[in-house]
Amino acid sequence: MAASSSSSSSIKPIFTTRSKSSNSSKSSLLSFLHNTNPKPISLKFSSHNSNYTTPPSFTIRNSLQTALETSELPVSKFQDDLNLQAVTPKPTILVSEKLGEAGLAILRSFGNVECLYDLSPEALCEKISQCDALIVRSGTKVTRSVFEAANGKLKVVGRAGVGIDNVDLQAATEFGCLVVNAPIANTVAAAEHGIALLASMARNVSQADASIKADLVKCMPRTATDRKWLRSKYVGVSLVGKTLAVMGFGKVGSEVARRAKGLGMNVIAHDPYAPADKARAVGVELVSFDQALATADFISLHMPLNPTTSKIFNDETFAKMKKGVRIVNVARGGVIDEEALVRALDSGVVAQAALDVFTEEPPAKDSKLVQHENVTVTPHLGASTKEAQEGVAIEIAEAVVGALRGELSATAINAPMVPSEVLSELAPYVVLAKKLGRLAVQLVSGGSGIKSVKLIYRSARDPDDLDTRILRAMITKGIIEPISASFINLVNADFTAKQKGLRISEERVVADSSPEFPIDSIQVQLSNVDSKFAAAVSENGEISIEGKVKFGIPHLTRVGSFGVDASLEGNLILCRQVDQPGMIGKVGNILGEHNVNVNFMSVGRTFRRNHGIMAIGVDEEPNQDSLKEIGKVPAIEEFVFLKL
Ligand SMILES: NC(=O)C1=CN([C@@H]2O[C@H](COP(=O)(O)OP(=O)(O)OC[C@H]3O[C@@H](n4cnc5c(N)ncnc54)[C@H](O)[C@@H]3O)[C@@H](O)[C@H]2O)C=CC1
Ligand SMILES: O=C(O)C(=O)COP(=O)(O)O
Repeated sequence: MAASSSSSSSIKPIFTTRSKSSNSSKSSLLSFLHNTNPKPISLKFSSHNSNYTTPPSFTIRNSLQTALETSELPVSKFQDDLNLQAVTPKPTILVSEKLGEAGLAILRSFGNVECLYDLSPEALCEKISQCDALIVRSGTKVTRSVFEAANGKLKVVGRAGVGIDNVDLQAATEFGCLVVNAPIANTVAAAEHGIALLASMARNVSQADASIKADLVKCMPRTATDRKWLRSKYVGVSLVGKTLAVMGFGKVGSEVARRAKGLGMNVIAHDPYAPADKARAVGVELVSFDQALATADFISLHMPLNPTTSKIFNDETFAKMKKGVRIVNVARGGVIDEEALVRALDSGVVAQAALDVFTEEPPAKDSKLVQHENVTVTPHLGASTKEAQEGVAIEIAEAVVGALRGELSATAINAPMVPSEVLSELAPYVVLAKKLGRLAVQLVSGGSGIKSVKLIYRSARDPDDLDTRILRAMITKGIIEPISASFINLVNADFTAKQKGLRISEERVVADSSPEFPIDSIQVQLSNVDSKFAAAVSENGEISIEGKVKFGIPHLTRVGSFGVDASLEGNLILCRQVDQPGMIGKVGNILGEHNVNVNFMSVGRTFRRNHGIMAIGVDEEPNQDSLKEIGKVPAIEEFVFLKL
């Protein structure tokens, strides 16, 4: 057995989507859960040390409880355990901007839908504390104040479109609120609008149209021969044979590229993250940023707005462009320094611009950019086709309903996207992970602050084939929730751990077991803490416990240096005793006398007649008297009662 490892020294960012995500996995994700009208019940936990109640928003379905008590843990039954969201019988969904009817119908079949357009920021904050979900387009700013005002009620924000720059993702994550978007359905609409702007800009369509109409009004009483018919003023430029630089070769950018090739343009693209073979397949050469600027006759912008791309087109970068370049922007206004663009237009460096998006929408009435005669503008119409709006509405409605059911969304922005097949396979390990976390924290003696947690996964799988993000989140949940009021879910697990100064590292150890099972064992180690059960401390001085899944049931298989085999169900008593005959009977009798049913016992020992530990599974919580009596048995050196 080789002990190789790939280790991440600290918490990894969770803002990732997996390339394995696919529509098929999405549709199966959406289809596998149909727990209609689940009746929520509250779970209460208490330990001998402290009483803790789950935060008010945490509810769990009856069906899950049953599932957790059975050996079979189908994915649909353990969704709540992932705790993406609490489920309420009939969630309230606020739609703050116009959404297609087909999407509204899906939402109405699931919850109470309120369509309140044009809410002021204050009115939105006032309303939001009554809403489980909020659906927006680009016009609603979902700020930190909105999440604060939600007071924990808001579970999901659905962005009916692609760009999520109007949602404060950091705040959403901190508040454990899932953000999902609809990244597919408006791609073609945006690409078509880009092409429409490209062609109309090159041929001065909007300027010529406006001049004729203005003249018609002005010249009403005059003769036809007096009227302006500015054929020479609006001579345009041809597209064929010209070089178009597509900046951002994602979904929209690649569709624009395809269409521009059809118009006979020479298309190049700049995108630091686009795979070269994807570009090659469309017949597009990927070039550097500067090369794109220096070569292009036309530049079309299709990157997201983020701190890296904000005002990426500025005085300095305009200066690198070919004189007389023409720019189209259907991405986001903020990627351009608009004042610099006015200067570039005035100096003739930029001959024309066609803009669908602006830093401020709608732009100020006195905007020099909008008033510029060489600028064509549209009011953020990229996604506004009937087809796209219906598609986006359905896409976002399905994502939001799925999230409210507790599913892992295929379009989650601030949570790991885990394909359904991976989820299904990891189901029992998710339960194991949470129980190990919960168990480990109960072994810490009061006052020791946990700072460092190490998770060791033994697996015969290649590290790339093992997605441990859910497991890490669930162990974190198990550790943090019992000792704080925090509600932990997949969205905020890493963030909350960081906030609490908890350093979580992961290690994978190659096991020589069968790769048929994703994981052989999970070990949780807490370092630099004192334990209330000294036997749980390994030779290395850490609290260390290990668990495995056996026949679908999570088992505790090691405590400190002692091997045990206890199924992690109900409650557990761990005793360290001098290894001698009769111990099982003595403890069993005490529990029996107090009407506590023992469902299993497992004994582990260092070596014969030395020290041993007993793991005793009990259905009921023993009262203080019975625990005291156990403590008085002379051979028992220490014991601890643990709630799983
Ligand atoms: N005007 C409108 O109504 C619409 C606007 N959009 C906007 O269009 C943009 C693109 O949307 P999609 O293609 O769907 O997104 P996408 O995520 O599929 O593509 C964006 C591409 O930009 C690339 N990128 C990131 N940083 C870059 C950088 N610094 N330089 C160059 N490329 C960079 C990414 O690698 C990615 O390939 C977004 O800003 C979106 O909000 C999308 C739909 C409608
Ligand atoms: O999807 C996007 O990124 C868009 O910009 C579309 O915005 P809208 O939904 O039309 O306000």
